[in-house]
Order: sequence, then C-alpha cells, then structure tokens
Amino acid sequence: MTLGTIHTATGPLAELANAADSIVIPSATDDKYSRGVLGVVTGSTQYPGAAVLGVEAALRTGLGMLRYCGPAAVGEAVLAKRPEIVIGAGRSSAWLLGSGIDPAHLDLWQDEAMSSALASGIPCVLDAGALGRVGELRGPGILTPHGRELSRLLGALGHDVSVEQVLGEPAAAASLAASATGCTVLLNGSNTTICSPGGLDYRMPAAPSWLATAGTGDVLAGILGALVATNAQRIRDDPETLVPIAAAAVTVHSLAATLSSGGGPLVAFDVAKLAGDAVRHILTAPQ
Ligand SMILES: NC(=O)C1=CN([C@@H]2O[C@H](COP(=O)(O)OP(=O)(O)OC[C@H]3O[C@@H](n4cnc5c(N)ncnc54)[C@H](O)[C@@H]3O)[C@@H](O)[C@H]2O)[C@@H](O)CC1
Ligand SMILES: Nc1ncnc2c1ncn2[C@@H]1O[C@H](COP(=O)(O)OP(=O)(O)O)[C@@H](O)[C@H]1O
Repeated sequence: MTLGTIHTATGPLAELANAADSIVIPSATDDKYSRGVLGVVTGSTQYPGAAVLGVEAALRTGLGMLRYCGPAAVGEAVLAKRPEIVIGAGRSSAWLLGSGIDPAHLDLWQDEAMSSALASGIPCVLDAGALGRVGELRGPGILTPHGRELSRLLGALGHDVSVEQVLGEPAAAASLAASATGCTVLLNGSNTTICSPGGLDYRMPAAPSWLATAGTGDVLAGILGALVATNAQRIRDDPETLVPIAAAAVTVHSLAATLSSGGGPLVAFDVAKLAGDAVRHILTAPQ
C-alpha cells in the first residue's frame, strides 16, 4: 500500500513555528466575549479526568470564557478545579470535542451538543471520541489523533493503513487523512506532524519524552482549543492558518512539559497548569 505524495510546506518553516504569532494579546477594547469563547464537549463518567485536564489547559493558555457540556458529575469535577467555567452550551467562537469520550457510551446531552457544534460552521477541534464524526463537520476543523486513532479513522474512510504504517510514514498518513476529510490533521507523537488539506506539511521538533504519560493528549487538545477560539476569525477567513496555530499549540505544550519536567517525570495536570507560563515565555522571548 502506498500512502501517496507528500507535499512540503510552501512558507518558511521558521515562520510556521513562530508560536507568538498565534497568541492573541487582549487589547483595551476587548471583553470576555470578544477575546474568544471555547465550547467544550469532553469527559464522561468513564473518563472525567480528560475534561478536567483539557479545561485547565485551555484556561491557562488564555481565553475569554469556557462553556462546558457534559454529564453533571463531570461538570462538578471540572467546576471544583475551575470555578471560572460556565456550564452549558451558548454562543462560542470555537469548539473542543471528544477527549475522554467513548462514542459507544455518549451522554445524550453531549451527543446533541456535539451534533450542533459540528453543524454550526464554527471552527472545531476533534479529539479521541469525536474523530469518527468528522463527516458531520460543516466548518473548519482540526483532528488530533495518535497513531492508532489515525489508523482507525483512515480505515473508516476506506483507506486500509495499519498503525505501523502510520508510525512509519506519519506525514504521508496525516496528509492522506487531511485530503480525505478536508481538515487539518495533527498526528501527535514525539515529533508531531501537522498536515493541511491545502498541502501544508510540518513536522515539529521532538518534545520531551516524559510526555508519554496518560492525559497529556487531553492537555494538548485544551491548549489547541484555546488558540483556535482566540484566533477563530482568522481561521474562518483562511482555514490553512490552522497549521501555524496547531504548531503553536504543540510548542506551548512542549514548553510547558519542559518547565514541568526539569529533566524528570511529569504529570499531565502540571503540564496543563504550566501552559500559562509557557505562553509567557513565548511572548517575552527575544524575537
Ligand atoms: N484521565 C483521563 O480521563 C484520561 C482519559 N483518556 C481518554 O481515554 C480514551 C482512550 O484513549 P486511548 O489513547 O487509550 O485510546 P485508544 O483506545 O485508541 O488506545 C488504546 C490502544 O491504542 C494504542 N495506542 C495508544 N497510543 C498510541 C500511539 N501514540 N501510537 C500508536 N498506538 C497507540 C495502544 O495499543 C493502546 O493500547 C480517550 O477518550 C482519551 O481522551 C486518556 O487521555 C488517558 C487519561
Ligand atoms: N515519546 C514521546 N515523546 C514526546 N512526546 C510524546 C511521546 N509520547 C507521547 N507524546 C506526546 O504526549 C501526548 C500524548 O497524547 P495521547 O496519546 O493522545 O494521550 P492521552 O490520550 O493519554 O491524553 C501527545 O501530545 C504526544 O505528542
């Protein structure tokens, strides 16, 4: 099986990797709505922690407001950590869908919230349990699979690509998924690969391997959700800007992991908590 042609990035890679360009600094005229509102449909009674992790990461990355939709018990767990959140769907700039959700056991309220988010035309981040619903998406989207999830998604789209093939040819696999879905694809791993349907193809520098621990993908999805919400108009004007925005999310995640690790083990919640410090480092680094 051949995965197909790999396109290369048309712009300077250094510019794509310039995370500061994707971090929107609030102005004197901003309010909590204009800065960006992220709607979040994540977590379940099986995986409540995924919701807590993604919400913490999104708020620490910087947002005007976050609306959480999920089972009551999960909402309470999220609120216990982050009283800033608002429960329930409402006007949003972007949606984060699927982390910690098993599509076979989807809460009815989450099912409805996910359907209307996907149909809304608003930019969406599809993680874990939302990946299989990419066909319902009507606006710009970015998918955040790991290797097995990408293999499964490609299979559902009629492309028989094993996990080994995905891991062996990550850019080709992500590029195939981007063409097949019309979405940007962020294939996570040590060197995360980002491919767009327009042919942009970017491989990130290696992240700290201490990130190979449960929940760090949920944290990445939260960071990305915040950057998509705060850059929503840019994305609606040009969905290809999801590539540098995704690269910025991976940079924030990797930097937060480095700050948290200090050369030793880390836990996902600490990485989420340090996303704000990572953003500060990026904004104050000499250009
Ligand atoms: N605290 C929490 O609530 C957590 C919730 N999680 C949620 O748990 C659900 C299932 O996540 P899983 O990642 O286990 O999904 P899967 O059920 O797709 O993965 C399970 C299997 O996939 C393979 N796999 C996993 N990562 C891989 C990689 N990077 N490359 C290749 N193969 C890989 C492994 O063989 C593994 O046994 C998701 O909804 C996720 O968001 C996880 O994020 C863990 C933490
Ligand atoms: N060996 C590794 N080196 C660097 N980064 C890694 C490594 N393994 C995983 N990661 C990163 O950690 C995160 C794990 O995501 P994922 O597997 O979806 O976790 P989870 O579902 O448990 O949240 C991703 O951002 C990935 O890029």
